[in-house]
Amino acid sequence: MRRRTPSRRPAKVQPIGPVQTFHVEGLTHEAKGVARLQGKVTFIAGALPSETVSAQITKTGRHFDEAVLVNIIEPSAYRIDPSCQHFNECGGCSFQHLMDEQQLSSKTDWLKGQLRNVLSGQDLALLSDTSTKYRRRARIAVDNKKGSLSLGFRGKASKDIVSIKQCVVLTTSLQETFHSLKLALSGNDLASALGHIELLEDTKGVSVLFRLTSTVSEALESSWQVWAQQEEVSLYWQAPSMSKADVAPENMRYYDLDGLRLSYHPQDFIQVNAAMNQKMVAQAMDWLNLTDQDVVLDLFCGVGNFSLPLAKRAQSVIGVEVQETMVAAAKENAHQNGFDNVSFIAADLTQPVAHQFKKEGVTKVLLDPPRAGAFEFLDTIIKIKPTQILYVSCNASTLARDAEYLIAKGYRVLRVSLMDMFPQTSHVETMMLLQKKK
Ligand SMILES: C[S@@+](CC[C@H](N)C(=O)[O-])C[C@H]1O[C@@H](n2cnc3c(N)ncnc32)[C@H](O)[C@@H]1O
Ligand code: SF4
Repeated sequence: MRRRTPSRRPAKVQPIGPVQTFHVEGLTHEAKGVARLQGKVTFIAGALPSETVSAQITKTGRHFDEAVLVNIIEPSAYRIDPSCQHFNECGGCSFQHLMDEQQLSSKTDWLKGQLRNVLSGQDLALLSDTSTKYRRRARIAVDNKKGSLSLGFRGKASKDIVSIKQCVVLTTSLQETFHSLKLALSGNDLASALGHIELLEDTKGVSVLFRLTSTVSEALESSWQVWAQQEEVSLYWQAPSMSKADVAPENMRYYDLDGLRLSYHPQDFIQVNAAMNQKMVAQAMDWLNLTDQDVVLDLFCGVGNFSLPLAKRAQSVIGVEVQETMVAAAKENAHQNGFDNVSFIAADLTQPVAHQFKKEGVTKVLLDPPRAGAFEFLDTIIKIKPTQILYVSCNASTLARDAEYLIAKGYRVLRVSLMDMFPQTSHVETMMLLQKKK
């Protein structure tokens, strides 16, 4: 087992008071060790349960203090060396010092706590995959202000950009592209015109999008096309005046899923973890157990990530999505994959939607909202009276709120699953199946 005794002192946090010894009892969702000093709770970033550490208070509050870890006196049996050399500074990951299994049990405990008011003894099924090399999309920050180029991510302790040599959660191909980009941008005129860079990997290959803050010459663009050819990546340019629709609409991306091919624009939402997306969609199909009698409403449907697998199994599917360009992509995806039993509607689900879903005979609803949840649309769902609601959530607190409401209106929780879409980070995704009470 790899162990270490690090000295973690994030920059720009000023300790106050002496170095003191703490015994760590718990772990927060954001990977802060929980200790008590004379009864008062102290959160120590980077400390793990059962550890004895020395730390220095950085912030005092009425109910709790915050402290910075100085030294680990007695390490946890579950502490490991982070696989990323930037872990102490980079804000991208928070759990790399904890074994994978304990990351999952810590997330499970946290999720159970978040859902305590809606669970009644159900076990949390666990969906997970590899804990590194899983990110197929990343936004790379560019800092060229001080004359030297930094490519990386925002820091843990400040908003400054941490210069990254290698990011181990990116897919292998994206790590290679990032490495090559770093070398090619060093001393290159393009560096001073860059706002940020978007890396993407899908079934079509790797792509790089340069978001510009100022225009660049045609000669410079051409030289980068040569680099792109050598690296076998597709290049997209977004000049300051260009909207998303202007970014190479003729050069859509695509990914394969469930025997289907889904096209999307390089700036459209797609699930970041491809392997987990496959598992998540498969689990959703399994849980919904569709027949050719089912009519399914897929809310917040994007480019049809769930809608088309649903259309394979159900009588018909209606997808709803706010972004018109994604609705257009979803329609094209249905057409290209030969479905005539799926339709898509562009609508903002936080506002009253004129469409009469009830008339369509919807039997089941799948919803996959952004972090804010779907509270505004719940009454419409309830009026439709689906027998089952499958809720995919990236925010357990809005899920808990929405599920509580659905339970109060006659549904019960059948199954829940923690989906570890973003290992090494504190993010937790959840799938919940609710059933209408008889
Ligand atoms: C978490 S993504 C899920 C997309 C899709 N289900 C998937 O798996 O790829 C949420 C989607 O909801 C859409 N969205 C966000 N706010 C919305 C709103 N108010 N009304 C309808 N769709 C919205 C976003 O554009 C995005 O495509
Ligand atoms: S996001 Fe990447 S660079 Fe940052 S800590 Fe995680 S693996 Fe390292």
